[in-house]
Amino acid sequence: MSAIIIDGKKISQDIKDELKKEVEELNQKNIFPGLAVVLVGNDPASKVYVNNKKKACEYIGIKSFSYELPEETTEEELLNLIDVLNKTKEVNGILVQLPLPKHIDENKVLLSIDPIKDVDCFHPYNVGLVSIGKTDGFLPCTPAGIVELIKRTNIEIEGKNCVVVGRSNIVGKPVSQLLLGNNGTVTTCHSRTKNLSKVCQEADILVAAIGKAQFIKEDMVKEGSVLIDVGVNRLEDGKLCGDIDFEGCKDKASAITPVPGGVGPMTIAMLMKNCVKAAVMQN
Ligand SMILES: Nc1nc(=O)c2c([nH]1)NC[C@@H]1CN(c3ccc(C(=O)N[C@@H](CCC(=O)O)C(=O)O)cc3)C=[N+]21
Repeated sequence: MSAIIIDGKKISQDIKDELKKEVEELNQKNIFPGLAVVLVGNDPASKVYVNNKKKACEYIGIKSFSYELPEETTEEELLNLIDVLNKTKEVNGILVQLPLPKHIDENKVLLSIDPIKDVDCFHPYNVGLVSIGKTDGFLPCTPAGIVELIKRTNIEIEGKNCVVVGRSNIVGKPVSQLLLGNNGTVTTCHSRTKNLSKVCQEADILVAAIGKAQFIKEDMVKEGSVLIDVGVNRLEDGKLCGDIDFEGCKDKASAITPVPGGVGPMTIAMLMKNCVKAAVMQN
């Protein structure tokens, strides 16, 4: 059996087209969504992502305001900029690209973003809303993108054994919450999990967010399972590769996301969705 390759590029394009229409309608009502993207330092990967976000904004008709600050920017300077953006009416969403340079306290920065402009859904207030099951506000972008990929492929989450490998605040924890909210039976694994292979073998839906290239091998996955790959690992030859051994697993799974072209583009589409939502909420 060969798995369905879940086409994140196509599905994210569908979402962007839906949003483009919605923005045209909002424009008629004099609502013009705007996103501020703040990048500190020179991380080349971050620059690629930030550029992809700007392109998506342009396509949908969201105005993007870009702030590229030098590596030496102080925490105070960054907090001052966020304070200004919090008060700027044309800015509906604020995104501070992570990771930040080591001398800046990431938590302090994320707490300073007005929750109503927190399109990443990283502020504890919004994280809390998601965890109590309120899903009509901002949703965390990568986790929401994963759920959307599963739903638009007509795969049921309810009652399924969902295993998430990784417990980061950006992916592992919030995707566990969203799967639980969709009535999945969720196990969140991490580096201290015992018998990880065995736990993964029980998964009907496996989400790999580990950060290690091709960590999940064929012998770790169940026949007919759904495999979602959140990994973005840059190999020495410059190629992008996921946390799942795609070639090894694709004939055992019933559906699998590729890297690139899977979860990554969905993250951006869901960010755009949050921006449009932000503009609606603020008007
Ligand atoms: N505040 C903040 N919000 C984020 O959402 C955020 C962040 N910081 N820091 C870094 C991670 C990573 N991330 C990705 C977004 C798009 C792709 C993406 O478009 N990937 C393409 C390939 C892009 C390429 O070729 O490099 C794909 O998988 O097809 C990947 C990764 C967002 N992040």
